[in-house]
Amino acid sequence: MRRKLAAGNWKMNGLRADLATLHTLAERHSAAQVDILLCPPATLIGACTDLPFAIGGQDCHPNTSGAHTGDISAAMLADAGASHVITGHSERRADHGETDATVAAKSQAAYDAGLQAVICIGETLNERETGKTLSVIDQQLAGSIPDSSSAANTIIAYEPVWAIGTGKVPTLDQIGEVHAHIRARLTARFSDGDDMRILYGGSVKGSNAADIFGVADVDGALVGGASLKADDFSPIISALEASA
Ligand SMILES: O=C[C@H](O)COP(=O)(O)O
Repeated sequence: MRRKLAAGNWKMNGLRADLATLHTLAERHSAAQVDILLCPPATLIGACTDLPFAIGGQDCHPNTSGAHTGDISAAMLADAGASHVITGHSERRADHGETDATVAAKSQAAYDAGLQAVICIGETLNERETGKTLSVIDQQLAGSIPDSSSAANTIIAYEPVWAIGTGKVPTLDQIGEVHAHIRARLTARFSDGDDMRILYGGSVKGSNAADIFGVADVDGALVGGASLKADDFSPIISALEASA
């Protein structure tokens, strides 16, 4: 049985004053019947460890240490109190030229540091419109997910690039098609692939969360903008609980 997961990715947002949001969420959802993961900017990880949620980083370097100014290793995230790290987010792939091989190396670094990796995949609008969605997903799954992955250390996040921060959401049939495809690939490759959680991400809101969570093989959401305010994230968590 896969436990549902509501994950919030704050991206490059959040100052110490914004931690009040997380304390409000903690008051409302400390006894949640689903897992909750929050990925604040690295500067706030240490200030989040007293919260009743899992805490994650948003990226890590593939190496354990060294001359990489401005980068953060997986071991540093773990040392700061994180249990998870997002790898391969499309914003990292686009802004920093991260390839599937880079994402796989970062995910392996996460495992080696004892972190769970939330590995992101998803097609661009052009790829969707030219009928390449499933082949792009296949390529990203094959290239971004290390052979050492398991349900214990890996969560997949399907995030259509064109749905991120745009208010555009695939149809429920489109989400279901891709999640079923990912599930089939995971079960074919990993002995516990049926236990790996697959999150949907891209313009999830309180108003569409219940419908999305009703789709087969959607085990939760990776939420960006709507995770920044308690009043926006809270209904998503509640919808996930209702679907569990
Ligand atoms: O990591 C989160 C995703 O990029 C989704 O972001 P969004 O909910 O703002 O569309």
